[in-house]
Amino acid sequence: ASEAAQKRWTTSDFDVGKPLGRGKFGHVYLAREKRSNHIVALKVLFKTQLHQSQVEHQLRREVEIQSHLRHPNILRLYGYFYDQKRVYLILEYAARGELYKELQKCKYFSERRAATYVASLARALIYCHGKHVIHRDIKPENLLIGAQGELKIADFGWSVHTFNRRRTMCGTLDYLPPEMVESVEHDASVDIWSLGILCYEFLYGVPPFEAREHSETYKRIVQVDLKFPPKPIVSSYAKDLISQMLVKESTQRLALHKLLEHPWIVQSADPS
Ligand SMILES: COc1ccc(C(=O)Nc2ccccc2)cc1NC(=O)CCSc1ncnc(N)c1Br
Repeated sequence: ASEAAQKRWTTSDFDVGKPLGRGKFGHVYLAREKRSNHIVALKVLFKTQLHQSQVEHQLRREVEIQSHLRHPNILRLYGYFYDQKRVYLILEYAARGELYKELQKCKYFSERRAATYVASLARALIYCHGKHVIHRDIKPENLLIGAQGELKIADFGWSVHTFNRRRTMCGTLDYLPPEMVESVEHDASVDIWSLGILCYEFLYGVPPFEAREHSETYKRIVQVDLKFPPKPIVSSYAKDLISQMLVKESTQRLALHKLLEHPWIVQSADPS
């Protein structure tokens, strides 16, 4: 394993800089490892909060999973350490920050940018599924942008290494597929559904089943009440791809490797 994986790190190994963001369990800071001058993101989690939310085991599992994942579109977890009160995660720093802020700023993305992001996420998910890791929780809040504009899945702690796993209903329902809102068994095809939701949101600026009330969103998801607004104008290839991913029967969803051969992706995505 690399030196980073074995060394016992402490806070004195880092110059800690500006805060990058605030997650549910703690703050993230820009930091520089003193010996190598390597810039990282240092996530500080409070043990009391982890304990109260009973997620220590989940964190241990996540650290274990992430230590085996190496993919250009998955944010690296280089290592971790802890002191009396806190757990520190040493993360890859994504130089162009949070995708959802970019989406808010541009309202929606061009087809080329959306297709490029969808293709890179599909490749990252193919890689994860190959390692029996599912549900990398790919909503915009969990996506970052690297120095070259490439997308990075930065899990905020809800991915696990099993199938038929339970997932607490945290945050928005928008991304959950029918089988999850109906809390039946689910498998890697949940990620295809979420990627379809994400693709729609990249192109229209809002997720497809958004509604004022949770109960309304729930109904629209299980009915797959998919509508394409007249504005912004979106190609029929893009709509065709989304329609093949947002299918209620999980076995009928377009497979990720088929997605990469879809004309919209082939025609619109930047070659990786
Ligand atoms: C591999 O990325 C992670 C892996 C694990 C966890 C995590 O908290 N797991 C966890 C926490 C509690 C319980 C169970 C699991 C979190 C992340 N990632 C993050 O939190 C992203 C921090 S924000 C940021 N990061 C880099 N560059 C930027 N420009 C920014 Br802004």
